Amino acid sequence: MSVRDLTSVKFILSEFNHPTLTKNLFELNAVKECVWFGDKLKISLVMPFVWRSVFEILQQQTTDKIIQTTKAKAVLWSIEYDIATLKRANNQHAVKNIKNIIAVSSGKGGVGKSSTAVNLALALQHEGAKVGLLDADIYGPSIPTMLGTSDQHPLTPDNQHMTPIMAYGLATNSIGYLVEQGNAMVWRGPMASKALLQMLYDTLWPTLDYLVIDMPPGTGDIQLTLAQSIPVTASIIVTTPQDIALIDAQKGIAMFNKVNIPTLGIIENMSYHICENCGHHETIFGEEGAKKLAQQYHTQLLGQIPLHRSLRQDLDQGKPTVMSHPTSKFTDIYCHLADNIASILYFQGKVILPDISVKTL
Ligand SMILES: Nc1ncnc2c1ncn2[C@@H]1O[C@H](COP(=O)(O)OP(=O)(O)OP(=O)(O)O)[C@@H](O)[C@H]1O
Repeated sequence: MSVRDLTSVKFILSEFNHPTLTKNLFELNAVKECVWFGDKLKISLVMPFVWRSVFEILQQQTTDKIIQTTKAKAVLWSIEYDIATLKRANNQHAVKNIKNIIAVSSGKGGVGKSSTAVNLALALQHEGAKVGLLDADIYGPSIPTMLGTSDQHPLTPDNQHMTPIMAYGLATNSIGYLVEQGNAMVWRGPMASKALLQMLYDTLWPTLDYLVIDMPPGTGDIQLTLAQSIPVTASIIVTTPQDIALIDAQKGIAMFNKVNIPTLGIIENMSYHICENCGHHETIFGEEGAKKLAQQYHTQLLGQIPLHRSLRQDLDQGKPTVMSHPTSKFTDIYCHLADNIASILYFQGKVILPDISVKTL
């Protein structure tokens, strides 16, 4: 084999296996460049979904092998994204500037849906995407507190549209920015749904790869109306491992099935408690509940988030863990979750051309 031969490099790359890949990197058309650059090798990828954490694993697992077989001085790795737009449920038209919408739901309140939505949105951004976050949790809009933006209000340049509030790079909107605390609680179903759809369609979103929507908890009329009216790509259900939460999570999956919205999978929050003194993992709310539920409903367990005081403290202080502790094990968990979700969204979906026709209210 000639020293300049790239066959072995391509073989090593094509052999790379990871749960986020159901095709190899060449079948995915992700290898943009694999060339000699003087005595170094240049490998550039373009991915259709976020993949930064797995890209690090790829480098760790293959760089030495590539250097050994090619005798290259070094490998110059790079990654870019061209995030795919995926077919929306029920063939709905797009919202202007938004490629994909992920609805984060829970059958029951208090399971950590908002905490998960906000850290997931930040993790998707950390992994390389342009991300927005819409707080549709009308009866308890907690996103402004979690992002430290409670005192901000969107501007309305033309008295109809709103400029999103930017927080840590995310474009956000929330009913919490618009009405006094507690006032939205008394809204009835149709009024609440209308307000939320207005926030979705009348916000001047910048170009976004993913908009994460923190849905109102529960499976009542308002949730059903919203699920049907929002051009969602897929939904995610957050639950805790307790039986009572799992029963409600089932109702959530059934609700999305009823309106033909694919459920991407289940996130188990407060999955286990990590002892702050000895690091012991304790499954205080039970074990394997979400995994069994996922199997029963032919969906998957997307990830497990531990119960830990620092996760709550960071949110209470208005700087979620992915921002306040970017190198922590918790951020790592959220980032792998983000890569996992983005890849499943891609492989389960159908790639379409972006924004041929957009919907307005
Ligand atoms: N994994 C976790 N570890 C520690 N605390 C957590 C975790 N997840 C959520 N919490 C805390 O639990 C509380 C409830 O979380 P959150 O507001 O996200 O729940 P929710 O399901 O969105 O509730 P709601 O019914 O109001 O929509 C918050 O104080 C949050 O900081």
